Amino acid sequence: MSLRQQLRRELQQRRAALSKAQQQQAAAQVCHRAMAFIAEQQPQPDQYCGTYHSLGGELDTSLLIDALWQQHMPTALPVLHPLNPGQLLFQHYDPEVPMTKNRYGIAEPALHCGRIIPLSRVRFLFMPLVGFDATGQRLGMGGGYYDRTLAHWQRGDYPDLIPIGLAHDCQRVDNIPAEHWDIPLPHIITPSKHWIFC
Ligand SMILES: Nc1nc2c(c(=O)[nH]1)N(C=O)[C@@H](CNc1ccc(C(=O)N[C@@H](CCC(=O)O)C(=O)O)cc1)CN2
Ligand SMILES: Nc1ncnc2c1ncn2[C@@H]1O[C@H](COP(=O)(O)OP(=O)(O)OP(=O)(O)O)[C@@H](O)[C@H]1O
Repeated sequence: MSLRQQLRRELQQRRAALSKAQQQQAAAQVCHRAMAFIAEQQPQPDQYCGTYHSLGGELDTSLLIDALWQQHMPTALPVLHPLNPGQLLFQHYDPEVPMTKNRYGIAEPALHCGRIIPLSRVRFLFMPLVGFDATGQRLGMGGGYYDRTLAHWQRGDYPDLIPIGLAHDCQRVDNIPAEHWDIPLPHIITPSKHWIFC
């Protein structure tokens, strides 16, 4: 097993050991910090917030999604690209949108071309992570999906986009062995802190 895979396992176990009450408290604190950051940035009313549907011990985004909807912030979720393996599409998400499960068992909006939201319309992109380090380097589930999305952002294709990792405090480690494709996140929000790396 590679060092990254070993670290992924260890951090997933750490996250899974959190109690339901700890998970709920963490989700509420992160939601509060994230909404405060959004308000501070003063997005345009038509700018989207990309988020994710939590899986396993990932920082639960259901409170955040409710808060975004309450604030009438247009919201999008990732959809695995049906033609380009490893790429994500982002699709409009509201309570009426028909949902399906992707190959990993994660709920995603059923593919609908008219509801695809280009990243140029997304202001905040909240992303899950398994681990992060002192420089904002991120370790994900190992599919490279968000790495590819971040590569477009780093090239400057989406100047308004702010990528933000969401995590539990126990997901922080001193150093993630980075690969050449890894792109550090400019923001990571945990229950105890908003980390800024830019
Ligand atoms: N909630 C959530 N949604 C997300 C992601 C995520 O990490 N979390 N993704 C972020 O990219 C994308 C899906 N990526 C995923 C990549 C791998 C696995 C997975 O289950 N992997 C296997 C190990 C595979 C292997 O060994 O190579 C596993 O963990 O058991 C799941 C999702 C898009 N949506
Ligand atoms: N920009 C990219 N272009 C093409 N392939 C990439 C890119 N970024 C990562 N990959 C590929 O994706 C695979 C998985 O990468 P990695 O282990 O870093 O995923 P991850 O960051 O843990 O997962 P995710 O981003 O989906 O949460 C690697 O084999 C890598 O070659």
